[in-house]
Amino acid sequence: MNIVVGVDSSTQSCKVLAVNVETGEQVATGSATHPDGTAVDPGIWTSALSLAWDAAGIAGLGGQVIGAAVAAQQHGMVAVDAGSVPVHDALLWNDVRSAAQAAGMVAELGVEAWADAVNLVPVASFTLTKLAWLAHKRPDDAARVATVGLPHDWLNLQLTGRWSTDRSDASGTAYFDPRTDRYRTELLERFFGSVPALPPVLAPEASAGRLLPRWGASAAVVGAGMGDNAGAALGLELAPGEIVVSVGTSGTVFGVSATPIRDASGEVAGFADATGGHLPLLAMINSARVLAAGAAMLKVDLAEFDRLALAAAPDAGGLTLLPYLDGERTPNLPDATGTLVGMTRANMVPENLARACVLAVLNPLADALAKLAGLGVPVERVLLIGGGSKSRALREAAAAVFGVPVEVPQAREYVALGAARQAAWAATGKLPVWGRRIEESFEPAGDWGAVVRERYIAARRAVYAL
Ligand SMILES: Nc1ncnc2c1ncn2[C@@H]1O[C@H](COP(=O)(O)OP(=O)(O)O)[C@@H](O)[C@H]1O
Ligand SMILES: O=C(CO)[C@@H](O)[C@H](O)COP(=O)(O)O
Repeated sequence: MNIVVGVDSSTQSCKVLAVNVETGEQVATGSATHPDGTAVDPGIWTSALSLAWDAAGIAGLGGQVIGAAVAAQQHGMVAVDAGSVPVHDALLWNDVRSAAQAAGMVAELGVEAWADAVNLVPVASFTLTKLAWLAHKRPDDAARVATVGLPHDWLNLQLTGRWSTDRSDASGTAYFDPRTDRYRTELLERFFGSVPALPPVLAPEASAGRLLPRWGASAAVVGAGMGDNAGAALGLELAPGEIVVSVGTSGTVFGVSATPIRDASGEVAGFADATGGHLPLLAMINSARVLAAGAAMLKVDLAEFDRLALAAAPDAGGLTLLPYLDGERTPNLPDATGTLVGMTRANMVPENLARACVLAVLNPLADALAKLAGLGVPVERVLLIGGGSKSRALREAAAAVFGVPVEVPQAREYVALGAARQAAWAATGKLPVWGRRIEESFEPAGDWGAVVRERYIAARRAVYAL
């Protein structure tokens, strides 16, 4: 049997998935956790990949492994010195310390110029703002930077001995234009103060090299890799009209598009996908972890939390949570905190609080769907994925809050599966078609979803004047 290996190095964990190239069926899997926090030593990702690789027994699969590829959390700033040693912990996509730099960059050039240059408008998540923070706050570290890459580029280096990236991940840096597939090095010069070496941007089907002997899988071909959201799109074999809503550490809403989608409001980032097309995307910092935080507050596990949310009134008895617990990116409120409104003596029960958390995850995702539709991206149905989609309360409420049909694909690690699919492409020259199975489908029903949307929009406007 020929086997390919896909890796998902995400914010909270690293997952390794080996599949049969012919069928896409799972052969082996392993995972390892990443530490909490928004700044991480990239060496930790290498160690977690090693643990997950061993847990899946990849080395034992020997010569059957013909390819591997990495999809990883986007945007993280991996800045290394001439010896490839990080000069600073990698600042992750959800680290908002560079919010002032992002605002300054937008004020300096203006939103239209940014959209023209890189098809997005800087917020604290994007790599260039983090480099600007480093130059401003840690000039000695910045002066030692020889190469800048992203989390997946770093893992490509560990797997092959060479830096490389792809256009999906490069498009999240704010110094790469996905319409011309060129780095905009003048933006690095202007906002970082110099132009470090940058990983070559490989075509979607290209090889990044071969696995180094330490990975013990017979020098298999390594694919270009990609950002994790492009990985999910590839794993789901996403078609136009289908929109992914991923409720993971981040909440993301995206579709594939043959042409770039431009949004000078900055909410939609005009990323590239992993097939040569585009991936307009909105991302939230607060998503599945809002449920975990709610469960911790109520001192219950996730299963009991779900039971509570299912036992509440559909509209949480009027409770509305603005879920900006870790600051927020969409809307761009880096310093925001959460707000609970609509409390009465009657509705303050654990069931309604749990339900309010579920609705608080769904409401910003519904805003994002409306924004995509407003830009002309067809929104025919939603594919709901990510750890948070395991919540029955959430999946049953999603269609009513979104106002569009929702399908929940069979539970799989779609980011890692997308990476495996790309690995097969690099190893065989052909992008396999494995298909996908839908586990459950939901239609929008009832009118409570519209009420919940109105209350959320009113609360957001009242608290943040948006
Ligand atoms: N049954 C569940 N109910 C609610 N949240 C869940 C459930 N199972 C997992 N999660 C949450 O899903 C998140 C992980 O989702 P995942 O998609 O794997 O993350 P990532 O985006 O980092 O890859 C965690 O925050 C976890 O608490
Ligand atoms: O910042 C974004 C997308 O722009 C996030 O989606 C990150 O890519 C992190 O992903 P997860 O850890 O949630 O998978």
